[in-house]
Amino acid sequence: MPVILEAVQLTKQYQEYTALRQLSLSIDTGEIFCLLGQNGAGKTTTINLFLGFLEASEGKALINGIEVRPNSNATRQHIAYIPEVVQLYGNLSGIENLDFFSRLAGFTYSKQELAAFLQKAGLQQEANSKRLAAYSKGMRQKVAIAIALAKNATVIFMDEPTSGLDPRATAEFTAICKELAAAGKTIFMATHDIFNAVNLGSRIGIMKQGSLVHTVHTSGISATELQQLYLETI
Ligand SMILES: Nc1ncnc2c1ncn2[C@@H]1O[C@H](COP(=O)(O)OP(=O)(O)OP(=O)(O)O)[C@@H](O)[C@H]1O
Repeated sequence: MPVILEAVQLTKQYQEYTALRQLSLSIDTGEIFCLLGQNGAGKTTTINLFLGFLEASEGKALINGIEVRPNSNATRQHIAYIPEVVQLYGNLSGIENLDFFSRLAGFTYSKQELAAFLQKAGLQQEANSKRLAAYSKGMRQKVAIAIALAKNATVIFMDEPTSGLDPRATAEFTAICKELAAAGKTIFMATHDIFNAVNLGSRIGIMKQGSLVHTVHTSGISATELQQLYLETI
């Protein structure tokens, strides 16, 4: 599979403090890459550099071969971002939010098409027309996934997507991510959930104090072994 995400000696410095140090990493299309590490290890910084929210101090981030900065507008067309707390309009329904954010990204869909995106993202149909303010975290995430689908994003970045989800919502989320990857989407997520990372990810990176210390394929490792490696690393 072709490389879709690449970091080349990517570094983020805040005065004397190095939040991300010389990250070099390639991620193939269709991978689910999970980044683990303690609070402050540099996971969100990495995501923000790919999103173009931050400017690298050294090195570069590339999406589909295009350097993120100074081409953030071009690279943003390929990506979607699901933050830990999905910010949508509470007074609008799920389908209205989807319609609004799709149009903002330049896509206009019929009501049936919008409903199909929500269904693909796993939202129960009866929830489509309820106000967002009444949605659970898992339901909001599904709307965000539907927005990513409607934008036809090829890469979806997620920050701690399973924190605060109950086991059923986590299992639903995992199943949807696997379906997305099988359909050729690439997922890059920061997480503290070791078990889910093994269950969901194709590869896992472990960060410590701004450095990527390990990358492992999940096919060769159990959750217990990964936990052991994580505890030895951090
Ligand atoms: N604007 C800033 N100025 C100075 N330091 C910053 C700034 N933004 C982030 N940092 C520092 O960079 C480091 C990396 O932060 P980052 O948010 O990437 O960590 P993280 O691995 O995502 O942590 P968490 O698991 O808590 O989300 C932290 O020590 C943080 O305090």
